Amino acid sequence: MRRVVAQGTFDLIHPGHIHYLEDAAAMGDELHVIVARRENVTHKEPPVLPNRQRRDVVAALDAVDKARVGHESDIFAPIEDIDPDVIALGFDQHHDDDAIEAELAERGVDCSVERASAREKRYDGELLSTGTIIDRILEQRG
Ligand SMILES: Cc1cc2nc3c(=O)[nH]c(=O)nc-3n(C[C@H](O)[C@H](O)[C@H](O)COP(=O)(O)O)c2cc1C
Ligand SMILES: Nc1ncnc2c1ncn2[C@@H]1O[C@H](COP(=O)(O)OP(=O)(O)OP(=O)(O)O)[C@@H](O)[C@H]1O
Repeated sequence: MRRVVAQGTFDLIHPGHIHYLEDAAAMGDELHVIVARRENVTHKEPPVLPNRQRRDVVAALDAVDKARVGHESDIFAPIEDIDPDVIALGFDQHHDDDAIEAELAERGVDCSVERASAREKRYDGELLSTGTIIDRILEQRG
């Protein structure tokens, strides 16, 4: 049983998220998803939807076996608990692959770090990021 971990904010689900999670699921047999806590999303606008709602929507997706809200302060605590074979980073995630691998080795987790691919637009007007969906809402309803 190869366990894979994917993670992210997953505010307002769109086809880019589905692509990422399907790509990650294809790297193993069981996909676990860690949903970032609102207070830990500091590199962009924090999510609109609450932690538990984002987790519940992700957990309902076909590609996902289990989803959980992440740890408050130690992002490697859920990883130690899940003990995955692969961590699948998103194509545009700012995390440093080498730094993650070093921390995994330090904690004795035998796990590789891979990058998922990007989904490109399939038709005009397709919105493939939460940020662009929110911009569209503000344009049309703001
Ligand atoms: C291996 C790994 C484990 C993570 N675990 C947690 C966690 O337990 N709690 C949390 O709040 N964020 C966690 N994160 C961080 C969030 O997923 C991070 O904010 C993420 O990059 C969300 O940004 P994005 O949606 O823009 O990709 C983890 C990230 C990585 C790479
Ligand atoms: N178009 C896409 N193709 C492939 N993966 C994607 C795409 N959009 C998002 N992802 C992946 O989904 C995961 C969660 O992303 P996140 O929730 O930050 O979504 P986002 O829509 O990119 O958000 P924002 O617009 O706020 O940056 C990340 O790993 C990210 O790489």
